[in-house]
Amino acid sequence: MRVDFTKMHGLGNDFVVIDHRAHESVAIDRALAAALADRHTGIGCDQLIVLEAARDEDEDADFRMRIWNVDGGEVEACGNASRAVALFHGAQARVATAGGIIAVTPERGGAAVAMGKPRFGWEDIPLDYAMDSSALPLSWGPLEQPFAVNVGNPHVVFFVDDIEAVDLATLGPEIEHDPVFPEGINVGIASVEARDYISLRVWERGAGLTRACGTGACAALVAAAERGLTERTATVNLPGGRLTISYGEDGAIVMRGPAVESFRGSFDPSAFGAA
Ligand SMILES: N[C@H](CCC[C@H](N)C(=O)O)C(=O)O
Repeated sequence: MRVDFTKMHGLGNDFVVIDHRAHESVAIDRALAAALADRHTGIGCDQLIVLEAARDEDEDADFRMRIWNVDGGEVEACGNASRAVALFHGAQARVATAGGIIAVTPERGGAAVAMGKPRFGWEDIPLDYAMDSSALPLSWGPLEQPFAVNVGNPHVVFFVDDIEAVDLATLGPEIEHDPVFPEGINVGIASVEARDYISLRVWERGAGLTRACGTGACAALVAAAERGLTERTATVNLPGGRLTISYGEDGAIVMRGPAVESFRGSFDPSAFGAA
């Protein structure tokens, strides 16, 4: 038996997409997710994305999207994958995720995604104890006073003058695994270049340095707007390219950007130790 998949990416943040909405072709667990994502012995991706039929509790969603990082951990949100799923589905849809309901709309060359509203409470990030999430009184090497926000998944955003001067490969995992973040954290390093332009690099929880991070771009824009550093709509420039993020006066976040289908294929689950 073989399982069909579609390889996709958003600004180089790449995904293996498996469609289980009609039926489940293979049971996905941590081990299989990590094996499929492995760039040497598997198909290779930053995140495994599995589409499933909506559940009763999914508030009239059209279907559900589940997300596993390359380390095998299942997480709540993935901005770039949301655009890829819009392209894959080929029509507007309300999509249930563990981080909440999102609305995807295919557009020329990509998609628009209504990501929901950010949450700022220390328990919502979550943090290990009560703190002002708008400026955590913490530092890691030269990085200090980040803004913490949950945009479906947890992020901290540090504002610096030169994002290339930060040793994110060293500091990223140190911050990701700090016990102050009981569920881990995605780490953004941002520089505000203009009131409508942010440069950003992201160390992703469970995936490391990626070419782009959609939720990271949302977190960076929300943080910058909340600190009065930018307008409520800005271009976010990541290593893999640019996204446009808006943060409405009502708190609603909308992300726009490209999505690409790279190729389609199939695999034999038994080659990855799955039944
Ligand atoms: N590493 C993230 C999930 C993927 C987010 C990123 N790929 C995006 O586009 O939002 C987390 O553990 O929350």
